[in-house]
Amino acid sequence: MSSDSLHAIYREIMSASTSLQGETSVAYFGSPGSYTHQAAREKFGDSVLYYPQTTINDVFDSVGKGDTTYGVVPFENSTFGSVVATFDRFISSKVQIFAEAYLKVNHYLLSNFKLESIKKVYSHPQAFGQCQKWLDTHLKGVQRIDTFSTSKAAELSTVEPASAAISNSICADLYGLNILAKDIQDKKDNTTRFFILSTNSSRSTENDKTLLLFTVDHRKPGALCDSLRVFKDHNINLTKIDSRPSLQRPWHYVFFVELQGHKDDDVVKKSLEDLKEFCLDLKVLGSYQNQLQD
Ligand SMILES: O=C(O)C(=O)Cc1ccccc1
Repeated sequence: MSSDSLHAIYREIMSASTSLQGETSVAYFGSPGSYTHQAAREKFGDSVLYYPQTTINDVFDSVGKGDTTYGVVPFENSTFGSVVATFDRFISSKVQIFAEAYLKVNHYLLSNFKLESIKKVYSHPQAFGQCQKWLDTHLKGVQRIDTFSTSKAAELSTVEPASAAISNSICADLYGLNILAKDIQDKKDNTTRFFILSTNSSRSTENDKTLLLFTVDHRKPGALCDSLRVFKDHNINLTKIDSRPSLQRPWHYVFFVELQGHKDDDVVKKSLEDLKEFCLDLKVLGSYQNQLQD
């Protein structure tokens, strides 16, 4: 038996046993068939209750208000980069990251029309970003229309004349659309990282990561450098760094830093204490087991 099959059996046993202990509810971004729905199903299996949400903000709200136990949102893509709606919502939210999940994303062009007659293509901006070369080659000059999710794009293209959607094979079945082209993403190993949100983080394991955000005094030369040196001094490896406008005032940024380790590890606790000296606001967004193989 392949390791994928074993993993699927294990997931379903865990899913069924969790649901016996009480109802597990999961809010996810998009409508049924979205990539986030797929990531959620890979994590939680088929024995939990799923609640589709139109926006990423709605997923955060659902978890924050306690309407659902977990929420699933896209965080970043290996080809097109950060999902800014998720980053921005972390700035104001109190929810925690409980786990991460990676999903290989293969995009399909779906339509009930011939390729030559397509006048508009629907999809999520992330999907457009991941298929730019293919679209510029095969559908040059054709209008690209953003939708809330790729599954919403598939649904829309069933009713809009001369339209197509960038979506996936599950949505082709779900919405009765033909597959005009397979694997149209620019990078074959195109992968999206998702976060599973909850009101608390996971317990420490041997292999965790922690995401935090902080601001620094921009008027002070070397303020960001001083902040990051804390991790070097504690021999803590960083796995991601990004920034977003703080919205406090123009040209002022919030920095996102992901590090190897758990927020309850002594060395991480000590480094966060030291970091406070060099930054203005500091928020730990959660610790979760590293799901990357290498
Ligand atoms: O629109 C979707 O299906 C999503 O879940 C967001 C997304 C879009 C494209 C790639 C990965 C995730």
